[in-house]
Amino acid sequence: MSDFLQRMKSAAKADKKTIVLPEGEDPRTIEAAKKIVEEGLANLIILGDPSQIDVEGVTVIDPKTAEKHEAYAEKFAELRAKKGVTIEQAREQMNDATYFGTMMVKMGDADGLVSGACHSTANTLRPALQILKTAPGTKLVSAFFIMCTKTPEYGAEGTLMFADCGLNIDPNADELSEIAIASAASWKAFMGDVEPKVAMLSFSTKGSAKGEVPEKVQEATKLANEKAPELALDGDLQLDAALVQSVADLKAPGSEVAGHANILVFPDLEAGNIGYKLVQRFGGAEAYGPILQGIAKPVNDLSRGCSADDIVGVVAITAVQAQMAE
Ligand SMILES: CC(C)(COP(=O)(O)OP(=O)(O)OC[C@H]1O[C@@H](n2cnc3c(N)ncnc32)[C@H](O)[C@@H]1OP(=O)(O)O)[C@@H](O)C(=O)NCCC(=O)NCCS
Ligand SMILES: CC(=O)OP(=O)(O)O
Repeated sequence: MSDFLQRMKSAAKADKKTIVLPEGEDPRTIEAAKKIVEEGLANLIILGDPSQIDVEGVTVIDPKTAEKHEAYAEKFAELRAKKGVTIEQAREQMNDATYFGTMMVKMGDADGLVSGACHSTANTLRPALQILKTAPGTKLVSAFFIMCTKTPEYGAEGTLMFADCGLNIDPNADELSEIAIASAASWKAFMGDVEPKVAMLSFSTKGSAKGEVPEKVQEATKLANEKAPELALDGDLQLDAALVQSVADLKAPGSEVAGHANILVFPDLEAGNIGYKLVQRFGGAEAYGPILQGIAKPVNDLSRGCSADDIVGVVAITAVQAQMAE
């Protein structure tokens, strides 16, 4: 287990939060729940059919018959009234475990939610975006992975943040700059003393190749540098220039980020999602996420390819986010 995950688990244990897992029908979720209870990482609420869920030490709720079904439906209808949602539609929506679980977080009946082992990212995150909305002062929610790699020469002893690998499909330059700045703030929150160094990735280093993507990344770099001049952030950089000093010396001499990056900002979701899966599958990295940043309360996604241990990790991270939100 990586040092990062050990740290998250110790922090989660020290002040236990209540996390809702809406996917009670998923065997990996049940396996993860047993480990979480055993390790004392969180108080768990599992949504699903109580006759089918056998985990000691957790609360099981069936959204369809839940005591709070009507109260949540009323609140949801109120929140979405401007979108034309009726009380009948809201009641139907509360039969969906992801919507019900997100309402639990909204109403303070849970501190955070983790889902996505058997639901797509869109279906996992849409309720959070609709119900919880962005955190104060934030205009864009985005998603990162914490990658605990087997290459200690990169990032913080092998730990890096990759963004956006989950949510924003084709961010424009301004959105990309927001993703970069939010990622640096998340890095500081999770990694403490290690200074964030943000690489704005492309297939070009400092204009070495032409095209819409490098131009977008260059513009995003300029905007991010204007918005957060104190931040070590550089682009456009190719992956090798971002990570490897000898390549950085050749391609981006004088850059304070090149050769030392610990946050990789991808130009779009295609690159980000493929990139994190390459590092996870070929490199054997632990991949925790997609973790949301900029959302009002902690809700995090999983890949449908996740393991039970990945779910345990994301629950520990979510619990730590809930502590930070206090
Ligand atoms: C998540 C996603 C479904 C949201 O888009 P959508 O379903 O089309 O929903 P909408 O665009 O109608 O957005 C729903 C709400 O979320 C808000 N929203 C959407 N994206 C947002 C973002 N990045 N930040 C903040 N708010 C956002 C919208 O403003 C809207 O709010 P409203 O309903 O109160 O007006 C979409 O961004 C998506 O599909 N992303 C890719 C996910 C994916 O497939 N990832 C690959 C695997 S990880
Ligand atoms: C994060 C991600 O890629 O999710 P999924 O594998 O479920 O599409």
